[in-house]
Amino acid sequence: MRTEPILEIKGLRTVFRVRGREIAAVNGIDLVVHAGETVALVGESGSGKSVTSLSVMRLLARGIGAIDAGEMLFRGKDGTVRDLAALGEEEMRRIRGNDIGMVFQEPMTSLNPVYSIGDQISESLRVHRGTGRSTALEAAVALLDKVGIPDARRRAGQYPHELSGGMRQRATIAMALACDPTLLIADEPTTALDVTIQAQILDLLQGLQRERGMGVLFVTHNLGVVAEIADRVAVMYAGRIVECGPVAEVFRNPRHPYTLGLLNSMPRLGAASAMKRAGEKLNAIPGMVPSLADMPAGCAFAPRCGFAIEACRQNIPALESVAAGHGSRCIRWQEIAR
Ligand SMILES: Nc1ncnc2c1ncn2[C@@H]1O[C@H](COP(=O)(O)OP(=O)(O)OP(=O)(O)O)[C@@H](O)[C@H]1O
Ligand code: NI
Repeated sequence: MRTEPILEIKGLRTVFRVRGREIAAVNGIDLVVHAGETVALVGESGSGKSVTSLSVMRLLARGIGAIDAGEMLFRGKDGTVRDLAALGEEEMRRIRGNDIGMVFQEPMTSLNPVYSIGDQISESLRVHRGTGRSTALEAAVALLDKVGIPDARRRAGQYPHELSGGMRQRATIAMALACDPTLLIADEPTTALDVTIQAQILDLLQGLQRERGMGVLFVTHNLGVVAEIADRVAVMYAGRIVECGPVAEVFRNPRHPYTLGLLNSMPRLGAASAMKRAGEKLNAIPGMVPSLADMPAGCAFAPRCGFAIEACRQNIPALESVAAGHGSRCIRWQEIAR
């Protein structure tokens, strides 16, 4: 069963001006998030995951980063579809925190240190819904309780520094969900937390998503997290989506050498901590991500790819259909097997 698309990104290209040169951090991506599904955006550091989420929220640093091409069709709470790429700042401000909720890696980027947790959550309701002060504060307490913060009423009166990292992230989730958004964008929301807290936050997000039927765009570099939480996955490399499809399908049957490399570098259960103790890196793909200012011709992964042939260095591969809903940007996808 397919629900309606909440977010439909078509041909998005986002550029930065760096020392007088233009680099494309996101270079023509297509991505759909339906109601009630979680789509994970995964890839190594610098692949363009955060720039994609910042583009959707239109939070690119003004004068440095800009959307250069493409559409981001977004269905808001009232059911109207608008192109986020074409909206003015005033309209975006009405959408952020209202139709689109956001959770980042570091809770303190969303929380203001000088206001109490309860004030910050109720502020969102007051701004977007015109809810009165005491009603909004009651709603904030209920939300804090909902996201698993014990003694929510007392906590609502506390300041961010009085909460632990895990509790702070729960509070930002409460804030993100206060206005019942149709889309939640979570950029590495558990990366800064230790492992047991990570698992709890993922459970919380999953539960809330099921209950509310939101679409979730989940940015992570961790394939274990993808397996845990996502319905579909898009693998990013140097600003492009190189493979996408249902998580189970892509994990079982990866058809891009980069995805294969990421999966092979995933530690088996228990191996991660052993490797950490031994000081080894989890990166099993040889070589480095190319500089966006100096991209190779053809497939950007070719310099690191064991499957690369001359043709790979000629043209940028198109996204080919592997199976229904499963695509790969590799001309040799038929020969790739796990
Ligand atoms: N403010 C900026 N100014 C200039 N270039 C930028 C800026 N932000 C991002 N970039 C460029 O965009 C690329 C992609 O960055 P992005 O933050 O999207 O990576 P990411 O996939 O989220 O990586 P990570 O896993 O480290 O968070 C960077 O490597 C950099 O070249
Ligand atoms: Ni990032």
